[in-house]
Amino acid sequence: MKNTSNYGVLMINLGTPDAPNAPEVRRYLREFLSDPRVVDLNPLLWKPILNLIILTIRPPKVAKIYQQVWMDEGSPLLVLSNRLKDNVKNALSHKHGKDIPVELAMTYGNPSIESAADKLREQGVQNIVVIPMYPQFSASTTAAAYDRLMKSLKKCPHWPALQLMHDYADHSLYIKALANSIRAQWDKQGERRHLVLSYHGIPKRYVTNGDPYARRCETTSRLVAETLELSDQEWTHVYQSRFGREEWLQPYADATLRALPSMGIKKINVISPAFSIDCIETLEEVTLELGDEFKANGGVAFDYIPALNDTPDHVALYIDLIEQNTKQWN
Ligand SMILES: C=CC1=C(C)c2cc3[nH]c(cc4nc(cc5[nH]c(cc1n2)c(C)c5CCC(=O)O)C(CCC(=O)O)=C4C)c(C)c3C=C
Ligand SMILES: [Fe+2]
Ligand SMILES: [Fe+2]
Repeated sequence: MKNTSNYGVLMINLGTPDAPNAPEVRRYLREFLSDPRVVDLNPLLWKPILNLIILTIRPPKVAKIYQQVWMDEGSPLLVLSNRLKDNVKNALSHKHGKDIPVELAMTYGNPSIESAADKLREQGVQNIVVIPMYPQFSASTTAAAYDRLMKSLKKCPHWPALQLMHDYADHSLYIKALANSIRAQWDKQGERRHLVLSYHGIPKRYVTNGDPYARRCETTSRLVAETLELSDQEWTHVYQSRFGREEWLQPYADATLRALPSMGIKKINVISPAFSIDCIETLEEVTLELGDEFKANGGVAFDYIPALNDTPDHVALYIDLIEQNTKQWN
């Protein structure tokens, strides 16, 4: 197929270490946790804590966790993001009968936003639709990706036209895709179970200061529950991945899962809708850590429902997001 497309697609995810060892994890965490969108503390206070404590203690511990989930081709976040990108590119190009450039970038680490933007430029792309792979907008993720994109274009003499997608927390195809994967899990296990929707947390202060993330997560949970016709007693909304000492969004996933069995809820399914792609936070923290805590406190059945990853429903959603955001270039 020849490239006659008048636009290209840039999909952006968070980023992940290049290898599951302490030096690479340290390099990744240094870049990620130095971004003021992620940790907004005064640098005079934060930099010594980051350099002397966090980047000393955390990398060897976290590297071991990456080793547990690492795939033959690399980090799950990168491998599975690439598979989704390839499927989106194939489906989009097939639909339009021409090659449509689609590139994947990571806000932190590789492939960098700069290198992906260069690749699009090399393919003659003048118009770029940018799709951050975060269903629920947060300044700590989506805006951070856009900061990096703007920085990468600083030296660019001929700016492309940009269409910046905001989020898709309430998109009908997203809700349908989540509902379908929950139903598929229920069919597989032969029973419906209490559904825990567990989102990556952020400091509560960010939301108090105006970040819409919590509201967007609540919207997703409500729409999934409505689609599956769940009563209020049949689902629970929680936040995981707490980092540091200050208060993060509540209810916390770990405390909630410890308490559920004593409330008579001993069999659960957990889905993590804020993660478009499975990664260390879902494959280890949810599946292993939270699963163990639930069972240690009287839970008898715990099954994680995978992220949408490279499934056909997810591809259909991304195609729709791209189509909605490129109407002006068709
Ligand atoms: C320190 C503050 C953090 C904020 C705020 C935060 C927001 C946030 N993150 C994601 C998605 C992912 N986070 C991942 C890993 C991860 N996140 C933090 C910290 C914050 N995240 C850390 C320190 C780490 C690294 C692991 C660790 O040391 O515990 C990942 C997975 C990356 C991977 O390689 O697998 C994702 C994805 C969202 C959606 C979000 C806010 C909405
Ligand atoms: Fe995170
Ligand atoms: Fe974590």
